[in-house]
Amino acid sequence: MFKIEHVTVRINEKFILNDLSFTVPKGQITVMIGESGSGKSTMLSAILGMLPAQATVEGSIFFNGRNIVELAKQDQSVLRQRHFFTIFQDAANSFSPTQKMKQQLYGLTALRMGQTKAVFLAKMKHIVQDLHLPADVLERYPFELSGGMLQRCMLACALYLAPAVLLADEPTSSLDMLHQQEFIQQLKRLHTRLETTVLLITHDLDVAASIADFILVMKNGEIVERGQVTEIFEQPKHPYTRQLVAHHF
Ligand SMILES: Nc1ncnc2c1ncn2[C@@H]1O[C@H](COP(=O)(O)OP(=O)(O)OP(=O)(O)O)[C@@H](O)[C@H]1O
Repeated sequence: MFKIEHVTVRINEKFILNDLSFTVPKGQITVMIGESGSGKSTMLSAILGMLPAQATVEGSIFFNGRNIVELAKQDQSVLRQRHFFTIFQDAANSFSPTQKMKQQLYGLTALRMGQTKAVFLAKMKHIVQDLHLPADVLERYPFELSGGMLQRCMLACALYLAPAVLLADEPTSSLDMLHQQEFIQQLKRLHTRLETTVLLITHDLDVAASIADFILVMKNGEIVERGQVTEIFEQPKHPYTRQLVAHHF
């Protein structure tokens, strides 16, 4: 589904990603782990076309056989809107404080699909119920919801859109342990139900261990190790992975 080939990103002549190649297989959950500053978010930004203007990108990012990097900006954004959905670290920043959730979730989902508000409300009511969100969530403003509820609102959008690809950048790091586990369970359910391909970034090894099919270990802009969960946690090969895993247990 996703094939990253020899991607190098430089910002102000500094190497941020150095010759990265990996595959995100269709329908699987691939998790990228690594310390802060290792380049995980930069990789996601490269996929999303959200790198800062001064960044230079080399290499290819194939999605369903098309190299996104070579497409015109307009075609890139159409492709991303149609097939990708992204959940960022702090959902509070993803929503406007001045609009009710129903307007915002409508804008993120049904409006993109050219659907009416009536269609949106009928479908979204079931989804918010399924995610155990408050019955009146659509009538509330973001400040009336907890961080965990706001992240579940992002999951509600993903359930509505059923994207081919779900990208998530530290989606649990602003949540307490209880809400973290709840979010991961909901994400797993979404993945099983929609068979969505997931690329998730986290520095939390518990999160990685509980959800990943495949793990990529990043350090200093490079992938130093990759493997199944059991390989990474039970037989880490690279000294950095060994260090990460040792600190985890
Ligand atoms: N706009 C920018 N200008 C200059 N340097 C940047 C910019 N964005 C990121 N970097 C640098 O790129 C490197 C990788 O950052 P990135 O945010 O991708 O790492 P990360 O692994 O996602 O870390 P974190 O978990 O803290 O978000 C860091 O050294 C960071 O300082």
